[in-house]
Amino acid sequence: MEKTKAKLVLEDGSAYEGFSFGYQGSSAGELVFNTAMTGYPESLTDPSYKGQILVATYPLIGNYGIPNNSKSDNLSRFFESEAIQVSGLVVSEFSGEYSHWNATKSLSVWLQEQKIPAITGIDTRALTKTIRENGSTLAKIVFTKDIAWRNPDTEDLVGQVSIKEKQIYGNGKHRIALIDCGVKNNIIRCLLSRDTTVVRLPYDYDFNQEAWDGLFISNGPGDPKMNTKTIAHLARALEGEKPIMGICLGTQLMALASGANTYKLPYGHRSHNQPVVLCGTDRCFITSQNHGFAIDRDSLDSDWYVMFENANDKTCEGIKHISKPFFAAQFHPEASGGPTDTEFLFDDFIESIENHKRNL
Ligand SMILES: NC(=O)CC[C@H](N)C(=O)O
Repeated sequence: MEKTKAKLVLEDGSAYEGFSFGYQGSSAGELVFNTAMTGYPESLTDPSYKGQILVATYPLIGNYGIPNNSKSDNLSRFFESEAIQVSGLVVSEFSGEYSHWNATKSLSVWLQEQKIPAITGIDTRALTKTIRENGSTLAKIVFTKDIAWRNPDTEDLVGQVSIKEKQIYGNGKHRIALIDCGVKNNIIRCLLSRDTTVVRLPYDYDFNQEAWDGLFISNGPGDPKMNTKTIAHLARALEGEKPIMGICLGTQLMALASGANTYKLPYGHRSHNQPVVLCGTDRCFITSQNHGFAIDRDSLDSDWYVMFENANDKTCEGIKHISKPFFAAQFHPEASGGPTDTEFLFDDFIESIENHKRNL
């Protein structure tokens, strides 16, 4: 294959030259890095990355190819959503040769099919150091024609990735209203494997009019403060007593609905090895993370406390209500990819639903 040159340009004017291995069209977004060693099919299809250009710091990407798109329970088995969600991919060395039991195509072919540009031959470690020192930056992958910058934090990204109409999965005994802000499939899989019926609802739908035993607020892209409608609906649900769980964006929305504040981290947490401590204990879990915003822990009202804390930078990694069955994790207990050490939080959610039903 003939090599086509492409350039990664940062907001400060610096440029990194490399070669295209995806779709040959320019693209812009926020540049973020993930230090995970595996899981590129999952990361690339995670809707939380909408509007972002992803830098993989692991030096070789592509060597296990892309899995097939078979379905189970109406959900893709190996992807986190139905499409590649990133605006672009940046790697050090792309491997077009692949080998894996369920690989059906190369990463390059998949990116081209979905019109997502990708660039290889970049010193991703130097690039990551720049992001860590200077903070997150806008960037663009440019071919011959230059394009405008894109700041995803100013867009209604959740509206772009949320389901358009209600969809029901499974037939279990606990009815979960799932607010889809850009949900990863593995959250639905984790709920379904615990005897639930999942009612997946659009992000702006007033779930207070639905019948549910437990409410779940999903992960999703962008600045949490953009989601004023969902926050207003959630504030009403928080007046009730029924169990509520949130993950990542869902956690931030729960905090905002309770009156707390969120802020943008300098460069975020994106990896499979973020250590979080269960506050008040010596227990530390290794977690999968993908977020650029965090809850301002000092802004939490006295009805809430910090449940988990990041052992690296002490930021808030989860919140819990002092008396009602409401809690949320900033990290990803469903992993996919990453360690599954905290999947027990889904069991805690189901247990709180069972307790609530028992006390009715
Ligand atoms: N994975 C997520 O839900 C990310 C939440 C939010 N968009 C952030 O970057 O902080």
